[in-house]
Amino acid sequence: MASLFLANLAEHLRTFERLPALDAEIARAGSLIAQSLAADGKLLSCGNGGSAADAQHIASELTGRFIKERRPLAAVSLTTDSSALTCIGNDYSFDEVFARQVRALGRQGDVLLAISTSGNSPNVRRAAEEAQALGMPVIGLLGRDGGAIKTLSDVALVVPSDVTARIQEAHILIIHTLCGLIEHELQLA
Ligand SMILES: O=C(CO)[C@@H](O)[C@H](O)[C@H](O)[C@H](O)COP(=O)(O)O
Ligand SMILES: [Zn+2]
Repeated sequence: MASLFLANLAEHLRTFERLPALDAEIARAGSLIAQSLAADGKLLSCGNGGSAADAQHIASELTGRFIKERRPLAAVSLTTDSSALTCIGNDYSFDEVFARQVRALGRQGDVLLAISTSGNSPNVRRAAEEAQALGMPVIGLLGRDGGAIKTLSDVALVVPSDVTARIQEAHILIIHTLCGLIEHELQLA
């Protein structure tokens, strides 16, 4: 049997070879977040499963640190409060777990990072709808054809792959790039 690792690596490299096409949109997303943070806005992030981990990852890079020594930056992942998630999921619906937190915490000028490899998770889509209603720009970190969330995104970063794991691997590269762009743009050394 051929090595699973070598097969995954080949698929990963094929996906990553196509990422240069996203360069300009990644730069736009980085500027959008940096401008919001510079104006006392904040980043809200959300996603399911591996993308929940990614939503937490970017929030921690900003509140904690990425590369530079600088002031903490305002970022909240909507995936971490188990009491809020279970209350909203139980009393309303799982589709509302992020949207209701966006309504509670989001303000005009904040940015929502909506992460979904299919682009179609209903709870992430609902969060994007609420953000739009509040006048918050939406950055969609997506995969496949971008799904319904693509049409709700001010900047849609759609990784050209149909494989969830490969899309997630590209998402992490994009998240680290966004952190670098934000630190550079804010010049908070
Ligand atoms: O990490 C993985 C698969 O690699 C899973 O946990 C995956 O994130 C979950 O199935 C998610 O529910 C998929 O949601 P989405 O990316 O389509 O929005
Ligand atoms: Zn995963």
